Amino acid sequence: MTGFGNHFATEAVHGALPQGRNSPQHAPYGLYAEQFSGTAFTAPRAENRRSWFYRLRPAANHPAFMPYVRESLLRSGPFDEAPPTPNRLRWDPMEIPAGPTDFIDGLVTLCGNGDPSMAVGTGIHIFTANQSMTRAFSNADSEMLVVPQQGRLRLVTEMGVMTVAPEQMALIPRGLRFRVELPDGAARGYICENYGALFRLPDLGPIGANGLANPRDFETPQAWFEDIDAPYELVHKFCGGLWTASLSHSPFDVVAWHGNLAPCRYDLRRFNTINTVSFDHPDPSIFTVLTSPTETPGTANCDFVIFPPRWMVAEDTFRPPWFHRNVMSEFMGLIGGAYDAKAEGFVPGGASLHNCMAGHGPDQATYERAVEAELKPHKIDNGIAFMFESRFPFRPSRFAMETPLRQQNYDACWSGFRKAQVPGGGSGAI
Ligand SMILES: O=C(O)Cc1cc(O)ccc1O
Ligand SMILES: [Fe+2]
Repeated sequence: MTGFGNHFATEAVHGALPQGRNSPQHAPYGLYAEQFSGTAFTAPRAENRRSWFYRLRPAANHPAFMPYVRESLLRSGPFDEAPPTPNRLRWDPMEIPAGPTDFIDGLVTLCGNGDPSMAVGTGIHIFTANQSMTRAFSNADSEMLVVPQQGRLRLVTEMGVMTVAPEQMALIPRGLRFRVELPDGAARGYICENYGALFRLPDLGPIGANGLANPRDFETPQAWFEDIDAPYELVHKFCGGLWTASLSHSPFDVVAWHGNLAPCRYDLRRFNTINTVSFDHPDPSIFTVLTSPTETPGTANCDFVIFPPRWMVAEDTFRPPWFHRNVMSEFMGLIGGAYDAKAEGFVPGGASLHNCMAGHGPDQATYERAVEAELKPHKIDNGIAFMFESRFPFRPSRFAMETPLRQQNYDACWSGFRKAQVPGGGSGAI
């Protein structure tokens, strides 16, 4: 079913979806009606998101959660285990683990900001996995933006099943139970846990009614369920902690649902990239796929920005990303190919972090190439990079600082620039 945030209605069994009301005295087939909300009941109508499930048993039907006791590199806000650093950081890709690892146990936090219990900020993670989950996960702390980089993910959720491949993304609502299967045997990718306001399509302003990510290209699965009466583990994340409970049955027992809060998938290759046809390099906000706003207009909790294939035609312009110091903080990943600001060192599956006011931009090799380049139309047709950009500085995890994957010589890519020569030298005296 297509359309971002649309009101959908879907049933896996004919007649399972009540008509005309949400909670009739007797739901069809004795199904249990259950509301699942993504915004406060009283959120303005234009922002209000909720769905109604019709399921074999209520989600409430589970014993108490117990602490999930397992070594884990998953971290949550307030991200205070390592000092925040003004330094520019870059990481090589994480290998797929040698031992059996599913999506839950393969989550590793690189950085984050804010605090899930305050509904502010994000958690930025890498996942690597080589085993399909045979249990379920739910996350009360955030919705999850999943960006696979290697290997497809088959996401089995309470609301239906969708397969997400590299160069696509998925958005899983806060609290939705899901399991991740690996059709290709292994997978790696990036996750943005969004503790803040729900991701939405950005306003288009003078661009007009069309462009960037078009709403109709977001796809939501139809209702699907399994009827399994056997013990089923549910791992639940709440205020940064992991908990576990054993259900007597599969939680994927929603036979029908309707509403406007649902998982979706988007193919990043559908992005209608808009850019200059005259001169200068526009701000990267022109590439925003989704934004999680804050109360301050235009100042996001998190923007999801991509750098897709596109034509470069700007005249008399330094075409790669310029040198800059940004008040917002920038975490970047690379899904494939190469990124136009970095000649080397930023590789698929790797990551970089340029926090608030960190000087960054093209590395020296990119700079030299760009000032020499003949400015004929040129297609950047080399994979997709992306950025999670936030108004809140990203605080690294201890793992992120201590892992040998962190490149110790990253600063050197900006160290060798020749000094500009101005006429008369510059005595300093006025
Ligand atoms: O730093 C980066 O590579 C991301 C980025 C890209 C761009 O085209 C302009 C600004 C910016 O921060
Ligand atoms: Fe930047």
